[in-house]
Amino acid sequence: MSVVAADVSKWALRNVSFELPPGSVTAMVGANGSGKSTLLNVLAGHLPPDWGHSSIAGRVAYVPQHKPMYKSFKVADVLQFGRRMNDVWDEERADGWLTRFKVPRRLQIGDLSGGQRTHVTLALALGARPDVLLLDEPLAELDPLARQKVMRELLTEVNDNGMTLIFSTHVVAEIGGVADRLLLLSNGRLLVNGDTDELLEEHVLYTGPHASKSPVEGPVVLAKHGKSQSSYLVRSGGARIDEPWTARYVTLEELVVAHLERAA
Ligand SMILES: Nc1ncnc2c1ncn2[C@@H]1O[C@H](COP(=O)(O)OP(=O)(O)OP(=O)(O)O)[C@@H](O)[C@H]1O
Repeated sequence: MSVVAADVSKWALRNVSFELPPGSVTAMVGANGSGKSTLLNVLAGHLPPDWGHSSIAGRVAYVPQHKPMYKSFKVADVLQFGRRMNDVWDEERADGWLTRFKVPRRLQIGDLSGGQRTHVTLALALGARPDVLLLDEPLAELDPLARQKVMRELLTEVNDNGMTLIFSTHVVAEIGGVADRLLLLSNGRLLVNGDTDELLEEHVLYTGPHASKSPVEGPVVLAKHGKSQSSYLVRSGGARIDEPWTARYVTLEELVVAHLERAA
């Protein structure tokens, strides 16, 4: 069963096709201009695809990268706006978020820090009780501690309410242990789409003597050669190898960087 399904082309996006199960947490990663914001806009229904279609089952909330809000509104006014604009509104949930992140209700949006503005938009989005929450670089303006805390709180929302979360990010080091699915975009194409644990089990880095051919079966993601040594990142499914070759699993960050390097 899927709660999000897409098979779309739009501007730079080319035949991007995937489905996501309910309650999943998906990290959308890709170089600048690879199409992340475009895809989130299409999923949110803000941009019609040039080709294909996308669908989301249930209520959707979307927080764009630039977090558009009236600068003259006070934080409390934004909550009131949320209450009036949404058919379903959970004041406790929105208010609770602002309290947890100590956002002053009396200040105007224009006087808040970038991180505080992020919290207001997240409170507004969560107050609408979305089944699917789309976030475009939600962590960008947050300090390292706040990033961890926001991700923890969002995962609690996913676990407690069955919400499905899709967020774009450039901070790949921070998606390990958070995202259970990865969508990796490059130049508008979907390079990788899968369960993060399965992807990590499939990809193995083999290092050994200089060799012009991969030492194991399977698609080679990236090969690097030094004077006397070669290394191959292969989607080998964990195939074993004899000495003098060594094999190790890679981190999610290494996996992402290798795919992007290959596509560059
Ligand atoms: N209105 C538009 N008309 C045509 N092309 C557009 C339009 N808006 C964006 N694009 C192009 O679509 C491509 C993807 O842009 P998008 O903003 O989706 O990338 P992104 O992955 O979110 O980038 P970043 O990481 O820098 O935020 C870019 O090449 C961009 O120039």
